[in-house]
Order: sequence, then structure tokens, then C-alpha cells
Amino acid sequence: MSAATGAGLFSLSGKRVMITGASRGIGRGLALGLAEAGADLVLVARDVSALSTVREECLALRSDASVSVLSCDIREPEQVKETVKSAVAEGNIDVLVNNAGLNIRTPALEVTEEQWQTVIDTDLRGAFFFAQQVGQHMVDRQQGSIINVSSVGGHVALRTGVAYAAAKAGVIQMTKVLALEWGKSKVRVNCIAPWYFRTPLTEKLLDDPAYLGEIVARTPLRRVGEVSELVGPAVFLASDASSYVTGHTLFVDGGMSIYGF
Ligand SMILES: NC(=O)C1=CN([C@@H]2O[C@H](COP(=O)(O)OP(=O)(O)OC[C@H]3O[C@@H](n4cnc5c(N)ncnc54)[C@H](O)[C@@H]3O)[C@@H](O)[C@H]2O)C=CC1
Ligand SMILES: C[C@H](O)[C@@H]1OC(=O)[C@H](O)[C@@H]1O
Repeated sequence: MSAATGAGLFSLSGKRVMITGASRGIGRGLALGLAEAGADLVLVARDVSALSTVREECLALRSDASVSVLSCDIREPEQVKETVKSAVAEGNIDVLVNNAGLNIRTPALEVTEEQWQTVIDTDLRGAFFFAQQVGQHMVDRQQGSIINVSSVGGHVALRTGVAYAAAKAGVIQMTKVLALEWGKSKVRVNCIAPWYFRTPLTEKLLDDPAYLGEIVARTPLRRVGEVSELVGPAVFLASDASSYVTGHTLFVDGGMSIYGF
């Protein structure tokens, strides 16, 4: 393989990227950024109307982009199979951004069976079975890059996040095992672990000055992240710039995960 050089290393031109949870928040931000980086896109979430809006935003940024939308609840393995099958019928998938997820913030002593199951079914089980379906396609092609989205909460303790921690820690470990098993098939599997970014998932928390103050005090860069600051890490892991990187978790966290005393 001839080594790409310079800016070409980071180009996503000619690559087709599937993004789950693309209807809002980080998934929407990555769709816009990767469209600008040259990618064609397959946008996945449950809300087709919201996805269609994101599709129009991507086309406004790059009119020659190919952007399709597919409705899927990642907790339903049959829907996941059908969604990936439909996407592959339209063309190859070069990159998966396995982003869809949620958090239900509850003190451990108050976590219900339903809350635990919802978080685990979405953030871990859903993420795995989506990766498995796309991974089979990539292994068959002997190429591909998967970017799982975990959280600093999968590495350090976040209060009220015991189910979330279990799921997101599982995503970090899942990343390593898939990278180990699929490396010989030239499929790379990495992970991005963000700290707080302002999205619909977090905006109510971040609107509380006291809570925001606690977050900033635990963050060496003394601020929360802007969703656009996740685009660079995603372009890096999606592109040939990371051709020898696999099984890695990239903390995009303003330094939070290294904050000692
Ligand atoms: N916003 C933040 O501060 C952080 C977010 N994360 C992770 O980033 C990812 C995205 O988070 P945000 O954009 O903030 O959340 P968000 O709530 O703004 O967007 C979540 C996206 O996932 C989709 N989704 C949720 N459950 C789904 C399901 N069962 N099937 C299909 N789609 C589903 C939603 O429809 C939406 O498109 C999540 O995995 C979250 O855990 C990680 C660390 C920090
Ligand atoms: C950084 C965490 O992932 C953050 O914690 C929360 O409570 C939000 O759900 C974010 O995901």
C-alpha cells in the first residue's frame, strides 16, 4: 500500500461512513464534520424526520455528497441486520461510527431493573451487534475502520452512572477484542471516549451553573467540549492517518481522565 502523505492522509474522499445516533448531538456533529472531510454518509437513528434534516444540512455543506438515512432501533438485532443489509445493498461501508447511546443517571442504590437493562441494551448490546453486522461486511472486504463511542465514564467513576459505567467500560474492552480478532482481516477497531459535550443528552446538566462549575473544576482545560472538537479525532481514526492504530481508546476529554491531585 503506497503511503499517503500530507493532507491526503486525513482525506475521507471516496469513503462511505455509517453513523448511528446521527439525528442529533455528537452523531449529527460528526455527520456534518465528516461530510466536510469528503465522506459519503449513511445516517442511522430511530427518527427519520430528524435524520432527513441532518441530511439536508450535510448537503448544504457539500452538495456532491451521497447521504442516505435509515431508521433503526439498535436494541433490536433484527432491525440492525436489516439496516446494515440495506446499507450494503447501496454500496460498501468503509467506516462505522458506533455512536448511538444514552445515559440514565441514577444513584446505584436506586437503579431499577428497567433502567439497567435500557442502558446496557442500548450502549453495550446495541453497540456490539451493530459492530458485529458491519464487522462481517468489513472482514469479507478485508478492509474497514470502526469507531466506537464510549465515555470517560467507562474509565473513571462518574457518580449516578453505574449502569453507564458498566456499558461504556464494556465498549472499551469490546473495542480491544474486536481489534484483536479482526486485525488479520485488515479491519481496525478504535474508540473515542468523550468527557462532557453540550448536546441534548447533557444540556440540562450543563445549564446548572453549580454542576457546570464542578465539571470545569475537574477539567484541566477548564471548559466542556464543543461537538466540533470531536470531528478531528474521528477523521483521524476513520482515515489513513491512523492506518497502524487499532484497539485504541482516544480520550477526548480536556484532560479530565488524567486529573489527579
Ligand atoms: N454528550 C456528552 O457529553 C457525551 C456523550 N457520550 C456518548 O456519545 C454518544 C452520543 O451522545 P449525545 O450525542 O450526547 O446524545 P444525544 O441524546 O444528543 O443523541 C443520541 C443519539 O443516539 C440515538 N439513539 C439513542 N438510543 C437509540 C436506539 N436505541 N437506537 C437508535 N438510536 C438511538 C438518538 O436518537 C440520538 O440520535 C452516546 O453514546 C453517549 O453515551 C459520551 C461522553 C460524553
Ligand atoms: C461524560 C459522560 O459520558 C456524560 O455523563 C453524563 O451523565 C452524560 O450522559 C454524558 O454522557
